[in-house]
Amino acid sequence: MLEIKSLRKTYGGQGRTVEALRDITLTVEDGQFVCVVGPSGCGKTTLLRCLGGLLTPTSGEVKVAGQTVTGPPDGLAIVFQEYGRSLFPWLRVAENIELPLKSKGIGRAERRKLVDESLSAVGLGDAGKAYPWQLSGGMQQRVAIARAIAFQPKVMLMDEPFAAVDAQTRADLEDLVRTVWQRFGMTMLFVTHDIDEAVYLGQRVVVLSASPTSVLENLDIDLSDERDQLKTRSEARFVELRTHVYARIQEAKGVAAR
Ligand SMILES: Nc1ncnc2c1ncn2[C@@H]1O[C@H](COP(=O)(O)OP(=O)(O)OP(=O)(O)O)[C@@H](O)[C@H]1O
Repeated sequence: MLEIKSLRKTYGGQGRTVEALRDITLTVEDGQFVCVVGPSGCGKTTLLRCLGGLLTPTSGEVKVAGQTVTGPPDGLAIVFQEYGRSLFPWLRVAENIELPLKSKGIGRAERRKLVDESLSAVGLGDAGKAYPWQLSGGMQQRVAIARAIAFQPKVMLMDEPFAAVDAQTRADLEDLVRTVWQRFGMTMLFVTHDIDEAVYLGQRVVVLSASPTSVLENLDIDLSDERDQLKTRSEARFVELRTHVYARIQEAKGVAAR
């Protein structure tokens, strides 16, 4: 379970103070798929970094599996937007996936098994010997997802992971993430600026306000668990939900008030 209580994060230094998060309170139950959307610059990445133990909150509390986060928590994996910078170009795909497993102290035979399983889970069963730069952008992001899966995380954080891939690849990767989540049952927190993507993927969508940032809405996505790019997106309820989220974000940006 993820528990965020009255989280505030202020960046300081060089005479400039930025209050990225004012007051965030949010709980994600074990095994839930929650998407976070909000206006640009409202602190979505900052929120994920606090959860991942990469940033220290200014005040408030962040807990993963009952433990207060003070550094990267056990059993938590993050997939970033910039796959090009998160994979090591001098290591083959299989070696990239294996590296965090080595630091976890997993033996060689088990590592090999996890690498093979995770690559086939993302449809890249034959790419282990390639170098990342020999693969397309979408394939590299699949490798980043495979690396996260191989780590067998209980919690997976994804920070706009498909922002840099083309629309068709993006749809494939969205379905891949749903499949992986259903198969492995991890808790998923997925940050995106794409409202349709958030409603399509999540069981819940958390809408953040513009800065000073707080939670504007925590919306239950009452669509069937079986999502389909064509069918789901054309359902009346999907359209209602995405229109509602869009309106809330416009409101958050102050457009509705103008
Ligand atoms: N290291 C930093 N130092 C100072 N200010 C920062 C730092 N990182 C982020 N900020 C500021 O904090 C605020 C929130 O940034 P953050 O990247 O978390 O927002 P975001 O919602 O993820 O943005 P986007 O939707 O544009 O990706 C912004 O005003 C940003 O300029």
